[in-house]
Amino acid sequence: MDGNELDLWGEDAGRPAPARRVSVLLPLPLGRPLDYRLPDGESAEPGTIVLAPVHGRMLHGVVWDSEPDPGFPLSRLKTASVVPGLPRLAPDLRRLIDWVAGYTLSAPGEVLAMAIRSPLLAPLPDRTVTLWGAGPSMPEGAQLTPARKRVLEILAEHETLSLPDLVREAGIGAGVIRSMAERGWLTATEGAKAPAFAQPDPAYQGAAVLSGDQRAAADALAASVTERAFSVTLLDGVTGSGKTETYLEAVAEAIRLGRQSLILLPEIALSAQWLERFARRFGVPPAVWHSDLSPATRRRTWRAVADGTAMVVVGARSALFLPFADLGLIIVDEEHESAFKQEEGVIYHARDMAVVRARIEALPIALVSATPSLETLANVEAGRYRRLSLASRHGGASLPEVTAIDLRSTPPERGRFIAPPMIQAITDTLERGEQAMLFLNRRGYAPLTLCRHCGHRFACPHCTAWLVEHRQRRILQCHHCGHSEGMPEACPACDATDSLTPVGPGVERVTEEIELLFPDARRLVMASDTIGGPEGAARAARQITDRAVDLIIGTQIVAKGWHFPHLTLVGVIDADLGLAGGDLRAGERTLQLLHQVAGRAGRAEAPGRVLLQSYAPEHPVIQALISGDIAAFMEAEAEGRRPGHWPPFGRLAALIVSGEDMVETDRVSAELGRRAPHAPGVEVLGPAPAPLAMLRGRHRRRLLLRTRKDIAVQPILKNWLSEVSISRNVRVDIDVDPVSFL
Ligand SMILES: Nc1ncnc2c1ncn2[C@@H]1O[C@H](COP(=O)(O)OP(=O)(O)OP(=O)(O)O)[C@@H](O)[C@H]1O
Ligand SMILES: [Zn+2]
Repeated sequence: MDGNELDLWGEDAGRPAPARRVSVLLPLPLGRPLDYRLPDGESAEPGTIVLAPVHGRMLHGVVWDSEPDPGFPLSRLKTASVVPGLPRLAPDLRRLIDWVAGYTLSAPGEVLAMAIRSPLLAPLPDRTVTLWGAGPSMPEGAQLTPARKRVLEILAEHETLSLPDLVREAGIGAGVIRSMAERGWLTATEGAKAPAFAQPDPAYQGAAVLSGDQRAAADALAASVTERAFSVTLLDGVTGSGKTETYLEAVAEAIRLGRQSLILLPEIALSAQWLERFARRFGVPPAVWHSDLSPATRRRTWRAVADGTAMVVVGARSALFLPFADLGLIIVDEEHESAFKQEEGVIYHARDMAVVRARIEALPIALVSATPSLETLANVEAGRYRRLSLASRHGGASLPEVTAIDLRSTPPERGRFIAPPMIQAITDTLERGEQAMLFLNRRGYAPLTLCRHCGHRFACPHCTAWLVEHRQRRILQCHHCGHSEGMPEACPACDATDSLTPVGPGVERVTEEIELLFPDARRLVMASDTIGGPEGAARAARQITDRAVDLIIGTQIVAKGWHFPHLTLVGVIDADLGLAGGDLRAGERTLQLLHQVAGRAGRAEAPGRVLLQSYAPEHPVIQALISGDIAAFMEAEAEGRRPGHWPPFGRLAALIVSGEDMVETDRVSAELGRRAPHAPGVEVLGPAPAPLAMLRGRHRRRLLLRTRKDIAVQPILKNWLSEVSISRNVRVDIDVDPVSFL
């Protein structure tokens, strides 16, 4: 009798079986966990991280809660081994992963991949690390092996890395690095000790003296932290009313109780000022989590979150899946932001899934915004969410006065984009020694290039999109797939020279105009592609606060949360930009964005002014911005959506069918159309070509499922998809609660 049979016998006898047989969820798009056996003498509870062989490689996976199949012979199972020294994934986090998978109709393993990635789990380097950087004596024209070349490329990206990180990133042996070091092509230096996460001090002197409104809201939030129960609070209030100061008091309460806090921000890489503010309040910076972190920092942070030494984590949406040891509070700042929606891979909304995490873990969560989403307002209305409001700006600052410039009656000069009243307002502002900001939500120089001679337009070869000129870099670029080509001298269609004309403005072009109009003003351009990452953004913010800049020209990154005391004029170059197109939320989103940009003006003593250039100033969105009556606009918006069961009064799910082969793509989408579900309260729109009918070389078709609020979309979708044969070269992406309709 071999050992395996003994084990089977043991299990059959109903004794408490040692968990020799485990069900392991792997970070792969598989339908379910796979069964493994553990080596003799090892056992593992659910949540344990193991290394398991899959298709010839070793992957980290997690022992899952599902029952392994007892009928499968133990001897034929592959062996997984427990990785010592790693934290276990808590039951609540496992439930969240399953829940998100179920809701978004993704494979649980794909969701798991957002929570554990092998590099996170590698051993932590010694506290003192040796860093490797490119050396001084790399000979010109040296013959490089691919491995050596790879090492240099990686060092060019990171400057310095520890040996284990370098080995892992380059996928080469340590010997390659040593031999390069012997030749002097690499240098090793003693790095700093990996710093521990310092404890934020809730009693640090940086606490603001809160106003009455702020105090009441802060106390109410702090009370829900003490309560340790699930609750959702909307914290709203005009821009500059001190929402951040207020929720930091709830964070302080969590710290006092020794519990961790998670704060989700839409663009953590740009939140230098937020981090400074946190440090002023608590004496130390928080732990941060976003995609720009170095592998070593990532790993250290992940571990510190798991062992509870990182008390406060501020992060982008992916921070939602961190393995907190004892989470006590979640904050979602700028909750209305569509950046919380992940549009690729697992398509999920981090705000909504944060509410799910709070419910699973019985935690309070606060959704914070000056312009809450209609979804959140509907939940307040229905009594599911509590609302705390801050009515006025802090310290007696008034809200900026908003007016429209009607471009029909006062247009800019031919070929220009800044209208005379705007020029006048900038002039006045600069004369008073104050700062002005021009906002245009478009990167680059011009969104379209046209040949004046033959009418040729430059389009992306892979997408249904025009190429955007980036004049400084002398390229034409697709903002959807990244394709770029050099700016040609002549028209590729008719060979005419000097005939290529930019159509419409981007920030670069507005900046050029500003240079002509205000040659003496000190200018600063802020766009996501030119700002230079988190450090660049921090530098820019400091320059503005230090008054080293007079005029700021920026895309939507200037709208986010900044507090610039000397900025008194905000000019919107094209207030109509977001309103075109049939998007369900075009109006709501434009209002939120422009209100947020407008809110940057006049936040300190000097009053602020906002000018909106528009061809349709009578539009309800522009009117709401002028009157400041956002609530009335949102009510009208709600009334518009209610009768047709549009969200939040009904449910939507989009199917995006895509493939390189157009005929196959059309066949699958037509088949989906024919098999569309029929039932009362269920409706299918489409198939129709997506607005981006071609993206990265793939043809795209869309179908939209709309149901009454009381009908869940997931079972309908599952059923529907199971009836259609989907060829292997066609993909169907499911987007539950779509935010983008491209
Ligand atoms: N009670 C207070 N005491 C001192 N300063 C305060 C107080 N409340 C707010 N402030 C200051 O007022 C400014 C605006 O506050 P805060 O950024 O918290 O507002 P907000 O509502 O989050 O703004 P927005 O929505 O526009 O980003 C900040 O500089 C903040 O430090
Ligand atoms: Zn493209």
